[in-house]
Amino acid sequence: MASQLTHSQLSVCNYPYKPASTLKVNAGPGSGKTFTLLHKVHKLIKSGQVRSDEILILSLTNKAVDNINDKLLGVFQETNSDELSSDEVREIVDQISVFTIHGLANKLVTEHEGVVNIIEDNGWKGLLKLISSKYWGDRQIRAPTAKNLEKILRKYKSTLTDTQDRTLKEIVKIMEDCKVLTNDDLILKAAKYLEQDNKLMLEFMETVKHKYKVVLIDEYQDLYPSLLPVITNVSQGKQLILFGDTNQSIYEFLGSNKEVMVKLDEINSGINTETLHLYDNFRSTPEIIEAVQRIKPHPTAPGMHTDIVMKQPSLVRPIAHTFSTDSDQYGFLVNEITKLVCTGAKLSDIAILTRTNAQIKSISEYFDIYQIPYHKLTSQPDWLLDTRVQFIIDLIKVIVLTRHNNLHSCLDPVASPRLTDFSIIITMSALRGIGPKTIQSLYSASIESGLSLWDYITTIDSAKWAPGITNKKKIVQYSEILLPIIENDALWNATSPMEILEIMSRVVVALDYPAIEGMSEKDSNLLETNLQEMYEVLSICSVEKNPDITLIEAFLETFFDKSAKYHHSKLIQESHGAGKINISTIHSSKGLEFPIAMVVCPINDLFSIDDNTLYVGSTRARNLLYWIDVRNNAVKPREDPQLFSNEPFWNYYNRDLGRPVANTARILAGNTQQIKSLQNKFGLRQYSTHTRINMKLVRLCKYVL
Ligand SMILES: Nc1ncnc2c1ncn2[C@@H]1O[C@H](COP(=O)(O)OP(=O)(O)OP(=O)(O)O)[C@@H](O)[C@H]1O
Repeated sequence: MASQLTHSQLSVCNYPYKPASTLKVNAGPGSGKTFTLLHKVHKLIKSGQVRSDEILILSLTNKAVDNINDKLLGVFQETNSDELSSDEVREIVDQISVFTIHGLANKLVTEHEGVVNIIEDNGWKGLLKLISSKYWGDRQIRAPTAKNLEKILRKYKSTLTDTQDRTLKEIVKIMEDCKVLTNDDLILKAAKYLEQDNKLMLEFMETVKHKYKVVLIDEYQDLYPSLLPVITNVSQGKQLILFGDTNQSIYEFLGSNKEVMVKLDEINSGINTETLHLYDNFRSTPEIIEAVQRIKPHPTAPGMHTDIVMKQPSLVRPIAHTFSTDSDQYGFLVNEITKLVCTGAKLSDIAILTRTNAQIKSISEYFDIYQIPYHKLTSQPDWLLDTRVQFIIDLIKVIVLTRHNNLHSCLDPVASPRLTDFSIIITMSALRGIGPKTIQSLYSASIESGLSLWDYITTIDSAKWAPGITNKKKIVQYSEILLPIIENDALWNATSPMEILEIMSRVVVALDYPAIEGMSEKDSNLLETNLQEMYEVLSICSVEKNPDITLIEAFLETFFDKSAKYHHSKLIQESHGAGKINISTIHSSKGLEFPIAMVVCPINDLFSIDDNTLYVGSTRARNLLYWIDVRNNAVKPREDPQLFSNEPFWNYYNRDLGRPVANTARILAGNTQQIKSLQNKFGLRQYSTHTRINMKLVRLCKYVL
């Protein structure tokens, strides 16, 4: 049955289209901001005020974009009273543009400059190798990390005060030469193109500047100042519709959201600006809402009450526990998951929401022991975070770009032979025996000789290389292994993903890459899984690629986008059946909802969790909320010993999720026995005992599911 819009949601949907105006929609969590945004888009198109290709929806994270894409079609199908065929409905929806702000910036920049590289972890580590230990010593940094470099470079770029800093100047130069950008660079570049007053505009630029009439931004409270150059340029002259909740602002460390909102108000000079509110809560039980209101009350407009529409009481309040050791905490999670699953919850109903990425790693390792299926809702698919896979991709960059330079340098005057320098630095510095001093000397020598790194090592006899370059044999070997791959057609003309993986595996082995030696069984299984994902993405590229380019070129140009799509469709497939537990940082769970949310903080956390982050995590829960080791004044320890025998609650739970309630009584009658036998079998009853059992033997899920 189609959902009915509430009175306040209808006011937003019926608000007329006015060019050069701003509509701000403020609302609490679960009030239907995203839901209303989708219906607003439908209304704009259905009423004929704008066409679907004149609408741009922006959000901050890939997950939020996926969420919008998933639900748009549903809303259009549900409200299709015009007898349009499903193909016609899909065609309308496909024309609506949905991007992350960085995704939009990327599209604008690549339209002008071709493929650019957004710097990743391996990239920062490679750049670190170019910096002498004296440089860090002078700044009293003993063990410099990629994060240090990122921070220092951001400061250098934003102030440019330290212009005497030759080292950073060189780093910036190499990044420019190799088209390596940070996310901030990407935004600034995109804004620069938008500011240009070109008569002859490229297609996407023309669309952004002149075709879009309405720009909708979800989660406006998360916009931070460095995004402003793109947002302000994109929104000029259009109707800007912003949805947000100031209580959920958790990116203040990136700069003030208030400053952004002042600037956004200025776009339409404050005259054509209106604010509306949504006063409902469709997501959480009244008990959860009451508890999170103690963390942060909803902001209200004068004369209005909050939450006009609410779910019925569930009579179950949030549960809060604290533990004194990690293993107690993890043991509790496994124990509780066992009980929940025995009582009819699916694994995919449950979300473990952490403060840090380190917690995700340790909790997931613990779940591995019990073979509990889970997936991590990270911002990037796991395979792309594997440094060994990143190494292979960087090698592909060296090969493809060098071949491209060799073929096209005389035809293409802007082709930069230095484009490969960056990937060469990263890949070489990951090899045994090539230390930072050698990399620094090699790079300086190539600059002085006016040659790219590749040309330096392949055209100058190693006996004549500059002093300071040691282990020349290894460098010569590097070029000798790559050269035939660049010059022969095997990789270039490969049409099957397996051919590509086989060739690259041979290269990696020949290079004697230390990260694949002496791997533990777990590590090598992980590499196998990640290579399997790379294979899947290569397969998608081979089906969808433009026929004018080769598979390896198509992979290099599109693996990032294709990988995000593949990752998303895999998550959807995995959510069928019993599914998998969701593990996410609170930051990555924004905009999502789960029947059961467990907010888990690290034991002995130095800093207690801030109110906004706790608020965001807690408001992801629909029916059941756990606070584990959450140190916050609004949270008091609370158990619920009756939870797993509370039939009215489990009926409520199943009804809320549209599941049959007929079996609840039968499941509850048997669950105590099932829970007990599992607890005995696996030593789960006492939170501190199970570290003693042989965990490798435990296959918990096999017994539960
Ligand atoms: N009018 C409605 N009728 C039925 N369900 C609704 C209605 N409006 C919203 N919902 C449902 O309420 C839930 C919360 O909606 P939504 O995710 O849009 O909230 P939100 O305000 O964006 O939340 P948050 O800011 O916390 O991410 C969703 O499951 C949505 O489908």
